[in-house]
Amino acid sequence: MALTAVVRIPTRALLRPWARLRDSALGWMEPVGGVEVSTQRFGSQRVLVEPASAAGVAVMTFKNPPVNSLSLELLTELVINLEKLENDKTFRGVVLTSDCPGIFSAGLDLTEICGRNPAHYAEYWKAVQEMWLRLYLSNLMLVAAINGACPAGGCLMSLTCDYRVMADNPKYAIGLNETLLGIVAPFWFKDTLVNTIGHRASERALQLGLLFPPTEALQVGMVDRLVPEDQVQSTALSVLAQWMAIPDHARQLTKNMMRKPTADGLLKKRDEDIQNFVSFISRDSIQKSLQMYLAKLRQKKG
Ligand SMILES: CC/C=C\C/C=C\C/C=C\C=C\CC(=O)SCCNC(=O)CCNC(=O)[C@H](O)C(C)(C)COP(=O)(O)OP(=O)(O)OC[C@H]1O[C@@H](n2cnc3c(N)ncnc32)[C@H](O)[C@@H]1OP(=O)(O)O
Repeated sequence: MALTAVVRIPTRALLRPWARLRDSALGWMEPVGGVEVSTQRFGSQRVLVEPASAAGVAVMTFKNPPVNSLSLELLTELVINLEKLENDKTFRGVVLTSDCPGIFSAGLDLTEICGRNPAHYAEYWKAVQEMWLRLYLSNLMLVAAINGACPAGGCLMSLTCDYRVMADNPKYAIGLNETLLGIVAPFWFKDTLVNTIGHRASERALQLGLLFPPTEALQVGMVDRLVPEDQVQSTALSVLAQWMAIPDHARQLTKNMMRKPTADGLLKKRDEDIQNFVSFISRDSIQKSLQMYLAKLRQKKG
C-alpha cells in the first residue's frame, strides 16, 4: 500500500527553520510553493521510520524482539536508516524509541560477543563503533524516548542523543552495567557518560555497574525528564519542537564543537580499539563470565 503523501513546506520556513515552529503554532498550513516533504513511512525489518505529524520530524522505532538487543543486523539497519534521514534535508529531528514493551534496548547482543570467532568479533565491534559515531555526531536533533529498561549498549545509544525522556516507572533502569558482566566499558562509552553526568558520578557508576531507576537517573543527570509511560513519545516530540526553534546551522556547529573532540578519540584509533576488543573478548575468562551471565538470564524464566 502506498503511504506517500506530499506536504509542501514554504521555502521561507526552510531558510529560517525556527520560523516553522512559529508558523505551525499559528496554524499556518497553506500549501504554497516550496520544497517537497515526503511523509512516506520507510525503514527495514528491525527499524521503522515514520514521519511525525510535525514537519521535519521522524520517529525511529526499534523492533528487534524480545529485548531490542543490538544485533549486527539491528546496528546495520539503524545506521542505514539514520543516513537516509540525514540525506533527506527535510528532516531535522528524530525521536528514537522502542517497539518492545517495557524495554528500550537490552544493549549489545550477547550472542554476538560470546562463542564466536575473532573475525566475527571484529566485524561486530566495527558496527558498534559505527553506530556510536553516526549517532553521536549526527547533525540531526536526536531525542531518546526511553520507554523501558535501558542497560549498557542501550544506555550508550540513548546517551548519544541530545535529550532523554524516560518513563517514570521504577521497574525500569538505565546505566552502563558492564562490570556486572565482568567486562569493561570501553573508553568511548566512558567518555560519553562523563560528558553527560561528570567525572565523579561516572567513575562511581562505571565501577559499580550502576543501573539507575528513573528518579535517580534524573538526579544524576543521566536523563533529562521523567514522564508517565504513555507520554514518553509525545513529550519527546514536544521537546523536539522546542529545539526546532533554534537555527540549525548554529545548533549543529555548537553540537559539533562539544562532541568532536570526544569522537576524535575513537576516530584516531578505531583499528586499535577493534584489536583491543577482540583480544579482550576472546579471553577464556571473559567468555566464561559472559556465558554465566547469559545462562543466568535464560534461567530466570525456568
Ligand atoms: C580493556 C577494554 C577493551 C575493550 C572493551 C571490552 C569490552 C567491552 C565489551 C562490551 C560492552 C558491552 C556492552 C553491552 O551492552 S553488554 C549487554 C548488557 N546487557 C545487559 O546486561 C542486559 C541483559 N538483559 C536484561 O537485563 C533483561 O533481559 C532485560 C531487563 C533487558 C529484560 O528483562 P525481561 O525479563 O523482560 O526479559 P528476559 O527474560 O531477561 O530476556 C528475554 C530473552 O532475551 C535474552 N536477552 C536479554 N538480554 C540480552 C542481550 N543483551 N543479548 C542477547 N540476549 C539477551 C534473554 O536471554 C532471554 O532469552 P531467552 O528467551 O531465555 O532465550
